[in-house]
Amino acid sequence: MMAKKYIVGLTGGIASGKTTVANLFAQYGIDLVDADVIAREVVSIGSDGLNAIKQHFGQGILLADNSLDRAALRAKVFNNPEQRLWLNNLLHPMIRHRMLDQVQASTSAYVIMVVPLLFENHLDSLVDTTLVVDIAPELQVSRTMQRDGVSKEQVEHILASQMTREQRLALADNIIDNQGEHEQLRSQVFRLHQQYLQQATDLETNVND
Ligand SMILES: CC(C)(COP(=O)(O)OP(=O)(O)OC[C@H]1O[C@@H](n2cnc3c(N)ncnc32)[C@H](O)[C@@H]1O)[C@@H](O)C(=O)NCCC(=O)NCCS
Ligand SMILES: Nc1ncnc2c1ncn2[C@@H]1O[C@H](COP(=O)(O)OP(=O)(O)OP(=O)(O)O)[C@@H](O)[C@H]1O
Repeated sequence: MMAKKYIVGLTGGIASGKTTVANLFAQYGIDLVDADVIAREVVSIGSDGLNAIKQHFGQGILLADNSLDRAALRAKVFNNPEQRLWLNNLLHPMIRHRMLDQVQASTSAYVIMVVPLLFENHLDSLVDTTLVVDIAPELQVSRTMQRDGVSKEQVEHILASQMTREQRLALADNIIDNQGEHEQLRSQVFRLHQQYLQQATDLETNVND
């Protein structure tokens, strides 16, 4: 029988610091399964996902090299709930399938699934525990504008398409506060890493009983 993997679901709103936190866990040798990375793979040039998007939105959704024009798709889906639902229905089953494959292939003591929409898409049913990276909405706006060079209005549309901070915190098993300096993350991550190692061991012990 396949050993049961202990899975941590890492989530947080846009620009909360999921990638930054995940990379700190990776420094302890923990494997990451990242939904944003997989979301890019399923729409790579020539993929079934990209073909379906072209059928739906037309050739204009592609760049000259036939890759996805992400900015164009972003403009179409983030202020139109119907189009976003269409895109989610297409991509989310593909993303979920690949994530589970990667979890099974992992060999580290536990695995971290990094999923922006962990709760919104009910992927929390796949994980053993949830970890939320938390910052205030005003910080989400300023960090996203700085990183992506997008307008305040566009970031606010994306925020509105995600769960609120309060809803997310209410569902969290653990919370990392990322409103301070980068350096303050390290000790929080170290403590959680010890906790997860213990929980993974407990799971193994129970399975073998
Ligand atoms: C619309 C797309 C092409 C825009 O691409 P872009 O490079 O501008 O953004 P990127 O993919 O880096 O996403 C940035 C952030 O936006 C948020 N976001 C992305 N997709 C969604 C969505 N469907 N609903 C709500 N928020 C989303 C997440 O916080 C994500 O981390 C892209 O976001 C996409 O393909 N989205 C659908 C796939 C998906 O749901 N991805 C989230 C992983 S579960
Ligand atoms: N403590 C911090 N102080 C200042 N800037 C930070 C801090 N943590 C992260 N950042 C910056 O904020 C931005 C968002 O961080 P990161 O990319 O890790 O977030 P994310 O949650 O993975 O984002 P997304 O949801 O868009 O994928 C990055 O430019 C990052 O360098």
